[in-house]
Amino acid sequence: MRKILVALSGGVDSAVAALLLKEQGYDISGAYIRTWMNEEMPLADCPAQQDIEDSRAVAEHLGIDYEIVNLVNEYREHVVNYLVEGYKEGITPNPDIMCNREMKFGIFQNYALKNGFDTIATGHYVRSTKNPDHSYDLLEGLDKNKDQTYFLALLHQSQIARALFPVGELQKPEVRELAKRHNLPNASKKDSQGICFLGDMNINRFLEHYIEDKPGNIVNSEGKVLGRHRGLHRYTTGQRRGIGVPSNTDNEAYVVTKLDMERNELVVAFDRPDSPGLYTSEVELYGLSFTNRPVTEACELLAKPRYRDPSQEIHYTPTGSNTAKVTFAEPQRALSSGQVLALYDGEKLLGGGFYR
Ligand SMILES: Nc1ncnc2c1ncn2[C@@H]1O[C@H](COP(=O)(O)OP(=O)(O)OP(=O)(O)O)[C@@H](O)[C@H]1O
Repeated sequence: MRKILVALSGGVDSAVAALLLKEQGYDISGAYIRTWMNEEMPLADCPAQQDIEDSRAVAEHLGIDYEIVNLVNEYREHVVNYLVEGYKEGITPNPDIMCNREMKFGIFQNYALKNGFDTIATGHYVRSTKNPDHSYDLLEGLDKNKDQTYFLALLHQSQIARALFPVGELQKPEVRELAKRHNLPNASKKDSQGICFLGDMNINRFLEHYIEDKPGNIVNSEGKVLGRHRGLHRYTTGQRRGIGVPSNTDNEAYVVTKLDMERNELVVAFDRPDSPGLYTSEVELYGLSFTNRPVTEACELLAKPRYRDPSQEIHYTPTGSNTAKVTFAEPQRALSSGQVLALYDGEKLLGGGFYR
């Protein structure tokens, strides 16, 4: 019989994932992943202790083994460093995507395999299908509102082949209903922030601990100085709030269009479709990775520029082994370097890459 280690966050989705696998007769255990963030971060109002108690209570209720897997150091190395270094370089990192590839489906999955498990399971809203050639594909979760394929865009085939996603076939209300019907102790718990978030802490407050402020000018696209900024790491392309430059007399707000690292300047423009640098039709991708076979020919695909964005039609042209050029049918607002474009064929996730 297959032995499965279920990643239990303390939230409802992973609890129901465990419940479903247990009902299907698998030999399962539960594990909570302890990360640096929820241990050492003095600023965060972090619910880690509660999550540990909740995940333990779920395991007890289901009558399965439970352990806490301590990945504090690995989290600091793979996720926190990536986050801090990314902001220092002027890109907008995506810690959730990195956390999935490096932590949950990296170190945690390896830990499970080494300890006699055949596969891991999580409460992600995605579906995995096996192809006739025995490879696996990831499809969007049936609940389109909860679909989390975007966050798994950089997983490799071997990681997907050893993972199960039992709630991907369900709608969120059905998951809650199942949790209530089976009296899971966390049935009414509100959706968790999981392993990869900073709790209620503001990202700027977090970064203040790692990156020194380096004030510079705020300029428009003609180079006219409009004000001062405290440090470019505090801003993201597309940001409107907290720029600190008053609107013009027509109450038009400013939006960040570029972080100019060389000149240490924050470039802003009025939030209009024709403002230079705000909308883009063409991007270059680097660090491309594919969930199954790589896309090696130019073709039309769908892509999600951000987690909550609707799918966009793109023309995709490979330019190297892990680089490509992408042309959007509709211009996209405020894409930031370092963010991830997830590639799809219909509802099948193909992979993803970073905006240059
Ligand atoms: N600290 C953790 N320990 C173990 N597994 C975790 C942890 N955080 C997240 N996971 C796993 O990753 C999945 C997706 O995490 P995410 O943070 O997106 O939470 P979610 O979709 O709200 O799910 P849940 O309701 O289970 O928390 C979870 O369902 C769980 O399987």
